[in-house]
Amino acid sequence: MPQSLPASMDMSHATGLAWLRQRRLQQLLWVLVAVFGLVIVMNLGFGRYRSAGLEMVIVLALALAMHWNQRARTMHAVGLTVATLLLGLCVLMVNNQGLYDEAPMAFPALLLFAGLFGFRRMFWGLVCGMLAVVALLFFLHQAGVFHSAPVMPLDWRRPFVIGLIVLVTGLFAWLLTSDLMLAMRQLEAEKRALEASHARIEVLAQRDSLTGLPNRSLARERLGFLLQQARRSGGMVAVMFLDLDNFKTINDSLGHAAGDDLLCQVADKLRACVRETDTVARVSGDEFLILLGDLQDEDAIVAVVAKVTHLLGRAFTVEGVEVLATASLGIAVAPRDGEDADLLLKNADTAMYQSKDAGRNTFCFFDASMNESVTEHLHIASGLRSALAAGELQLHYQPQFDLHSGRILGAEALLRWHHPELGWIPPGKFIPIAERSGLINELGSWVLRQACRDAQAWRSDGLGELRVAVNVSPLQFRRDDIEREVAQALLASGLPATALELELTESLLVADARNIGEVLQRLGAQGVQIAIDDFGTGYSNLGYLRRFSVHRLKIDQSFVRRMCANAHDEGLVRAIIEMAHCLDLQTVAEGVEDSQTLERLHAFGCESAQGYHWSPALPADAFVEFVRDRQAVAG
Ligand SMILES: Nc1nc2c(ncn2[C@@H]2O[C@@H]3COP(=O)(O)O[C@H]4[C@@H](O)[C@H](n5cnc6c(=O)[nH]c(N)nc65)O[C@@H]4COP(=O)(O)O[C@H]3[C@H]2O)c(=O)[nH]1
Repeated sequence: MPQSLPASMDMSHATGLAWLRQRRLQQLLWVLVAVFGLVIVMNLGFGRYRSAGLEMVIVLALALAMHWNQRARTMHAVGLTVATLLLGLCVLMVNNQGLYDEAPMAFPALLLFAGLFGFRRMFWGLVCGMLAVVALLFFLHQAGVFHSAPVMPLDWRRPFVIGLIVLVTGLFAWLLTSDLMLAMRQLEAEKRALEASHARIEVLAQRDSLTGLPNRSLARERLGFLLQQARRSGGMVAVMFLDLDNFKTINDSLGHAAGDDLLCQVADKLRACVRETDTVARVSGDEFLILLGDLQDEDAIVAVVAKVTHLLGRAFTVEGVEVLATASLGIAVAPRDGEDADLLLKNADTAMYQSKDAGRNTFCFFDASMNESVTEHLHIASGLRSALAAGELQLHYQPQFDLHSGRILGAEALLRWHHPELGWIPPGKFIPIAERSGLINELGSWVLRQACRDAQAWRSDGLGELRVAVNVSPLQFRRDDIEREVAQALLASGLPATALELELTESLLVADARNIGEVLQRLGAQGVQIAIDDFGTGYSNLGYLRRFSVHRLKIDQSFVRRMCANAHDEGLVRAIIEMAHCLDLQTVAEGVEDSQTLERLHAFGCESAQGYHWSPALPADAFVEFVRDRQAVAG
């Protein structure tokens, strides 16, 4: 009976088909043996011994064919069966009623058999053989040599034999069509599987597997299409390059699963910012692309930028921790900034780096002058590598004051770089480049060692027990050996740990919730002071202040500088000071530029401050002079 191939059999498609043919042939040979057996019994019963003898020979030949088939000599078995049956049928015809005999009715079944199991030449040979036999018998009949005549009386044997022939033919036809149907179903299933795997390959090739967003290649293709459309309609196309500001910190500290979760949340938010017809793509780790087509003016671009910055400005909850994932955006607009997809992508990328340099969490439209800034960026990156060895880096010190006594408490160490061609380069420009290139670790270690050496020298020179505050980049702090570096810098300089303050950013503490607490605890236990720099600029969740052992908050200069002119900023500064006191923390105000601000800070209870009101950051020897002068005046 027709059936599918055994699922358990581990066989190739070709082996499976051969197995099916062999099995089918065996089944049909059994059927033929049974049919001829019946006919033999019938003929013996009617005393037709000659016919019965012939049929026995046929059965013997079929048995041999079965034997060969079992030994996998299928073609031999098929050839023997076809020859035996054709010969047998011919002899039966000659023996009985010639062309009136029922034997030729079995010809179609024999043809089906040969078509199913034989090969082309065998099939057509059989057709020719059958036609030749029919023609020969006809001519012999005409010539009077052999007489074909319906000599047998019509009794039950005739319909019985005809019935048997019909049954065998029907069985052949049914098996053939069933096998064909099975093969077609298998082909259909294979076609569907092939289509599905093609679709999967296409998705893999064109989609980002994490977020499901289009990847760079699909985005580029779509950009090409949008540009073509814009050329025809005269509209504009905007390419926005978006890079998350703080992703590496979050990914490294909360783990990759959290990083993935954040990326998916960001992808969802970005999708919500644009129309169905616009494209949001993820082009690499934390870089996304937004393509806006069919624009008539730049207002639509600004509206999308506003939406993006608004949505990303809200905190994300990742693994129960609230983190900020602000982004820097660069925008290039076609046709103004180029009409070629690659050029627009490059220009949007350049504009994005400009946003990063401008302090992050902002956006920039591409401007041709930015290409110069890219060149400068590369110049700085290459120069920074040799700057340390060439002695081009220096530490300047900005004094910090006790607001109650007016005494100098110490200084903040601020890095300065005098480039041989570009002159003084502000740290806001080269620190981000050092962070991106990994050089920050080397620079940071040098700053730490140099600041400790200078601070110890002040003590040795009799300037008093001044402390030094050192900025530590989040990347530098996340290295495993920050504690060892601090310990070595203190040991090498002889500076007491209590005279060293590390200034950390809020972002580090918010994102690095996991092991940072223990590191701060151990540093604190040695006596090292911890201050949070630029406090108030980023994070709404201040829970980390209770978790970590922090000593001071440095109120960001943007609030301090405006506090006399802006009631909101004044309120904020006051609130920060009060909150710090509630948490047993001290405050340092940055950016004090006038006495009015100083008085208000004093009135609010702020403990210490620094700013141009007293002095900018000074070279080390000028700082020593400054302290001596102040101490001489104070008597
Ligand atoms: N308008 C105004 N500005 C004032 C006033 N008083 C101080 N400043 C400036 O404000 C910045 C304060 O440093 P910061 O917030 O730690 O911000 C620093 C710090 O984040 C980073 N930086 C500087 N040195 C280092 C360093 O050695 N390591 C690391 N990781 N970062 C550093 O560069 C940033 C910028 O440093 P600077 O350009 O030196 O700029 C300094 C300082 O010169 C004032 O009254 N008014």
